[in-house]
Amino acid sequence: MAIIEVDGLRKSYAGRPVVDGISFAVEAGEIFGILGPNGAGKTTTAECVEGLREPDSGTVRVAGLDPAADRDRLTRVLGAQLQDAQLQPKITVREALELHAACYPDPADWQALAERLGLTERFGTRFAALSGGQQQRLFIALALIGNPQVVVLDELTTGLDPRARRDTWQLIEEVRASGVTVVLVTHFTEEAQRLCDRVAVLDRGQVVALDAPSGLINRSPASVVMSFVPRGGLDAAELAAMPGAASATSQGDRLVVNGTDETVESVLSLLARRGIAARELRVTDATLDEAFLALTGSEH
Ligand SMILES: Nc1ncnc2c1ncn2[C@@H]1O[C@H](COP(=O)(O)OP(=O)(O)OP(=O)(O)O)[C@@H](O)[C@H]1O
Repeated sequence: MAIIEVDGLRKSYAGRPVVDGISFAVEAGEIFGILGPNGAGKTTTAECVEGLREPDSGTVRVAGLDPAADRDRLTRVLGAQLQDAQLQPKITVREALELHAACYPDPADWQALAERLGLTERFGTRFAALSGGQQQRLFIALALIGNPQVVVLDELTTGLDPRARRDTWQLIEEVRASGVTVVLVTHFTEEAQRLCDRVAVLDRGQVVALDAPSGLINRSPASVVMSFVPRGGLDAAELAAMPGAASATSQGDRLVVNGTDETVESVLSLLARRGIAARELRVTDATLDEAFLALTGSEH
């Protein structure tokens, strides 16, 4: 059952369309990713779902509610952590939790929530003195404090070190395991691949692909990555011209070609025909990163 339905969403700023006819549906209980390069329209889309922006056209429904018209009822269904969110620097963790809990008619038990998110030892700590990872945990707690069915997390792990990012990923999985649907707005392909059941890839205000991460990788023009150090004359341009090759680069002595199984076979027979030995040969499945670059044609 879809808990969020977005249909033909459009939004322009000063006549410039930044969300240009987006449609998708989020199933209850899934972790749904909105992935795209900077400026793709991810946050604007999320803000229309959160009722913070009114669409120019198209419809948005969250648990049957129109977010723009029904903000009061929406806050009981949807919790949000906003991109670049900030709190008063001097507010303590306890004060922030108590204050936000008081805003809801039927809030979660904030002490239990804090316990679950590992914040109990930080009750007396002021917001400004928390580490980046602790601040993000507090924002997750605040997004969950109204007992929502859906939580929208926008660029939650930007700026976190690798360990704090992994801890946050685990928390997101726990949130989903507790029955909350998660919408994750991100430009990190690794995050989307690791966490999301399905991902809508946005580029220039449009959904360019929507599938499970493995589906996006499999149907991308670059599902396999082959790399090796050739002993002899061979360059990236030749590899880029191989059947099925999506791209090829040289990285120092190493040649890297993204393509398909057919590309790998063709490169191996080329090496054999020319009698070129290949050292440190590696063939791996592409990651969502390669699929993302192929889908959006953009670096990020
Ligand atoms: N209030 C606004 N007024 C004018 N332009 C805006 C406004 N908000 C966003 N934009 C522009 O709209 C485009 C899409 O922005 P949006 O924040 O939705 O994209 P995004 O995919 O979330 O990007 P990022 O990853 O950089 O946050 C950008 O070019 C941005 O500069």
